[in-house]
Amino acid sequence: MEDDRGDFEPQGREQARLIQSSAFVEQSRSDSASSSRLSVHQSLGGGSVADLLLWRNRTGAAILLFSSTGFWFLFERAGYNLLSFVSNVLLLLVAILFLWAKSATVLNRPLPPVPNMEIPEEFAIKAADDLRVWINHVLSIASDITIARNPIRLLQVSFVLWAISYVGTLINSLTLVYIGILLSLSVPIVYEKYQDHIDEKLNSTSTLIRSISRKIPLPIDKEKKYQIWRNPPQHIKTPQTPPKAISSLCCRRYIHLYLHSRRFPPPPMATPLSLSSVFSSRLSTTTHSVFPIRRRELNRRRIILVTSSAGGGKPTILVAEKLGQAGIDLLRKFANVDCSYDLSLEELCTKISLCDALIVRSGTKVGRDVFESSRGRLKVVGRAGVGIDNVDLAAATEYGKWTRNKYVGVSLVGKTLAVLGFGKVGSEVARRARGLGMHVITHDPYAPADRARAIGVELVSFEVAISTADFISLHLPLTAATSKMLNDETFARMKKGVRIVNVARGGVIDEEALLRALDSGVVAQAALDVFTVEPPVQDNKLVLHESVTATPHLGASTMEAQEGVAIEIAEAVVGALQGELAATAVNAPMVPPQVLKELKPYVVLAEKLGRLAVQLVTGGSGVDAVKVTYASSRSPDDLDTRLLRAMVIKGLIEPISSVFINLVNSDYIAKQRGVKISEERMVLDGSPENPIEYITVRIANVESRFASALSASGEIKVEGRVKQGVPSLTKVGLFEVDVSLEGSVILCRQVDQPGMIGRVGGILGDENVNVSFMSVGRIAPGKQAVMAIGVDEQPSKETLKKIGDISAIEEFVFLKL
Ligand SMILES: NC(=O)c1ccc[n+]([C@@H]2O[C@H](COP(=O)([O-])OP(=O)(O)OC[C@H]3O[C@@H](n4cnc5c(N)ncnc54)[C@H](O)[C@@H]3O)[C@@H](O)[C@H]2O)c1
Ligand SMILES: O=C(O)[C@H](O)COP(=O)(O)O
Repeated sequence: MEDDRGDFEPQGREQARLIQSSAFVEQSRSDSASSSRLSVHQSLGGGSVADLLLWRNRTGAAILLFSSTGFWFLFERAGYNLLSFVSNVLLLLVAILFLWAKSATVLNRPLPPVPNMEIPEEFAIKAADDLRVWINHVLSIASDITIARNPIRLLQVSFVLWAISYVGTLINSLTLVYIGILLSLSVPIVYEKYQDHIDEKLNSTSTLIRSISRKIPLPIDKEKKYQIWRNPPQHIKTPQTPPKAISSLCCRRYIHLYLHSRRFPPPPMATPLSLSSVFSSRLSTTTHSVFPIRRRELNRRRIILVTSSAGGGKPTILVAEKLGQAGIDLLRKFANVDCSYDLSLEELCTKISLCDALIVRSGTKVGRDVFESSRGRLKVVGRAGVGIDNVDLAAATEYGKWTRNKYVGVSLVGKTLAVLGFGKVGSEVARRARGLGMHVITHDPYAPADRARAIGVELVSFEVAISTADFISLHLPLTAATSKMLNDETFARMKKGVRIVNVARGGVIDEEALLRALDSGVVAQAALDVFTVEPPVQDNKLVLHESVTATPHLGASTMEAQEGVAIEIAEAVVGALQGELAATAVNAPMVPPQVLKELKPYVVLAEKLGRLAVQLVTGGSGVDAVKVTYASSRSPDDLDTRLLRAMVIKGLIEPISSVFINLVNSDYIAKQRGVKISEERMVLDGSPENPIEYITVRIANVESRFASALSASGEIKVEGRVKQGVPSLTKVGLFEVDVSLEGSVILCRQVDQPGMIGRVGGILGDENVNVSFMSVGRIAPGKQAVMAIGVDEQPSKETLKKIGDISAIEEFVFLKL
């Protein structure tokens, strides 16, 4: 499903936007970070030209390469000149058409069609617009060079022109163009590959040049320009007349920057030097020229500034009357552009509350009602034309008042914050609030008091939490118990002027009751990231409320959080597919990561014991009753054995079926197969350092392939422990053994006598089977003993037979782990 929250913009008042800004600040920071390291593709404009130059449009690039090579070869090497080539092509065309027409008449076929070229009007307008923007751009550069009396620019241009003219004397112009095309098709792609390296070198060179140039004193008026460019005044409502000493060029930048300082990244000067930033700064000069940059253009396009507050994110611009496509394209580079023409006043008033800027011509009346309806969001009204009689300037100025006193906040220091729900988010909020000097209390019936104490937070009852708090922050799940937890009755018990933050789930608050509490002043302000219905309906009263700051479910929407969950879920899914234990599975025993880490070797032990036990059952005996005993010095409440039980079941069932057992399905599969699993806890004395001392698996009502595995009561019995982190088999039936549960195991019962280990080891060694472990457990010296041999590889049938043929061996079994 698509995430459409981007379409929901909080219907902001100034304050709402400012409070939201923490998320947006992060965004813009990361934007500016990434803008300092533009991709080559972006820096080349990101469009079809960039595709061509970087060979992403391979066909186009190949056509350009071949056709330019062809042209160059034809006119430069083969000695053709353009005039004769064009004439010859036309001659050929005329001859073909003539012959075609003649033969058509003779054969009584239709004459060749006369082509009729059609250019769509929109295309022509767009082309003309584009051309106009480019020509204006060139004119603006020309004015920079000539009229603006910028001697450095003049020198640069003169030098470049001289260099070109000098190169022209050395090389034919066509060859020069051809070399230019070849360079354009090769340099960007090389730069894309080695961008970091080249940028690094460029940076160090530019730093060096700058440090040298800093030592050269600038004339006084230039220093002024420089300052203004860098440190524009922050809160000016209308572009002021710049000081006389500042040239018209500077005036242009002044206004330009003033507009940009609100929303757009700082000028390219502030970013580290890279070829891509150089490219992009060139492009942005072009795109920004839509704003009233030139002094003479100030007459043609009017900007009315409504407010002077800064905001974050991509602005939304409503274009209410038809505007040239080039202008729209330029706007789209910075903003979401809504072109809605012929709006009724009512429609305009509805739309305007979602827009940061409005562009009109003379056909739209922008009166007081429009400004009123914008609820403070509208920042700029642009009038594409001269007359501004359709805009209520008085209202614009009034609504643009910098109404700071309306948004006076309250200090957090010393205030009481009640965190409802002390889980992952709640505990972090509490920790941070402590750092801000707040007194933090929390209510969570399931949270351990020591965890709260550890961060200086007091665990209190719900009643105490809501009645003493100056701020209440909600961080609990929406359940039957928490649904509408804050309601008329609970609001009535709160301190007057309490502030509520809800980033949990909308349903935790009775929204109607909150509205009443806001209106009555019981709740001074609310910050809501979540709503009962998301996205909220257009006229949601809470969203529109003066005292509500609304955000569109952005609690987890930081780059870092998104990357974090993406990696976490990817790892969990891959792990689950690989059969690993999932700490976050919702339909399986939830085992916190630290518990999982501690239990890990016991989990392996449990599975291996299950595997061993089931392989000791004689074929044909159905397994129906399995008893698992956990011996531990820990209190029964401190040991969750669901995970271990699941692993015993996995060990019991997987070797004898094709079913894949996991935490989710283990109990179900066991039940389905008629295997009854019973668990027993044996509480030992001693230190509870290890979660478990040993695990015993018993299978009742079966016969065994290895009679020595039967206990006194006739059940197959295997027992194991974790020794230095390694799961080991420590008992089989009545015999004590000691073999690590890795690879495979051969169990032999023999008459206890000298030389047995050597004989069995010799047979295995002859067949190159590596023995990893051997242990002998006996009842009494000279009587029977069980030898457990750990082997890395599976011995052949012959080898096993040779072992069985040893006269002292009474029975043996090979078990795969
Ligand atoms: N707005 C967002 O984008 C966003 C982001 C993350 C989480 N959330 C939401 O925030 C909430 C908390 O998330 P979390 O990750 O901290 O969850 P969590 O499971 O770690 O914590 C929830 C806590 O609420 C406690 N709790 C349960 N019932 C309670 C009750 N009746 N009274 C008091 N406490 C109770 C639980 O014991 C637990 O400690 C969830 O609803 C989650 O969906 C929203
Ligand atoms: O429950 C959550 O994780 C939060 O509400 C965030 O949801 P999101 O991933 O849709 O932003």
